[in-house]
Amino acid sequence: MLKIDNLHASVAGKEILKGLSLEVNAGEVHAIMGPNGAGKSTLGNILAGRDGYEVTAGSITFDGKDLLELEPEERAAAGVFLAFQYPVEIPGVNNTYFLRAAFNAQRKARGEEELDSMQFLKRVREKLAVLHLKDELLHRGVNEGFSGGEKKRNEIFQMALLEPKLAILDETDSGLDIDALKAVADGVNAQRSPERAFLVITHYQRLLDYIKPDVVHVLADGRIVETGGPELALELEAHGYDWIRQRIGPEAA
Ligand SMILES: Nc1ncnc2c1ncn2[C@@H]1O[C@H](COP(=O)(O)OP(=O)(O)OP(=O)(O)O)[C@@H](O)[C@H]1O
Repeated sequence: MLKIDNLHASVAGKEILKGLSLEVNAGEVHAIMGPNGAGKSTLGNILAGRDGYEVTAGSITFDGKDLLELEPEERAAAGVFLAFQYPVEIPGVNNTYFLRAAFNAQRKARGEEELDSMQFLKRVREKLAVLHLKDELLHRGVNEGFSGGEKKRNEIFQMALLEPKLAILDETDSGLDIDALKAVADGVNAQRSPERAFLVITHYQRLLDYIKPDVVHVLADGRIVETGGPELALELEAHGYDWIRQRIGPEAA
């Protein structure tokens, strides 16, 4: 589904990704771990098409298409979703209205019929139940005055509504209390399917107790330096990144 080959990318003239390669098949959950500043968010942002990143070499193929050729909204319509590390507030824009506009824009781009407010509300109710999101949050401005955990749940709620093919979660677990962590994990697990893939960026093995990854990667200094199964996350938790540096050489991590 997703093939990233030798990706090099810069932000503000500084090279951040330095030959990153990664392949994700439909139905798989891949966790990406790595030290601060390694380029994890940069990777997520580049996949979603966020401004300010310059790809200087390499390629990204998604569902057979050249992803880098697509505008951010075309990527979204093709099924790419990014849950932000720091969800933005859009004061004055009603959350439900925003979600329906995003949902229908994607349907329209795919040549599907748009849902009216009643049909959309029915869908909202189904998804709300899974995430245990308070009804009241639907009627406020997008993320306006939401607590950190409510913002993260709202991101997963958006994901559940949009039903992307590739969902990228950028530290969705940071700042969550244990109930919110479980609710977010339930939301993700409910979405797992043979047609859908997840890239889960996290610092904590704890999340991976609830969302069981098929593959764990370590991203360090702009490249994937180690790939393994769920046991790799446990080893990182036990030994830290120095352990990886010793294994792969100090210049690489
Ligand atoms: N707009 C920017 N201008 C300058 N440098 C930037 C910009 N955005 C990102 N960077 C730099 O790129 C590097 C990688 O950042 P990125 O956010 O991708 O790391 P990360 O692996 O997600 O880190 P963390 O675990 O701390 O979230 C960092 O050194 C960061 O300071």
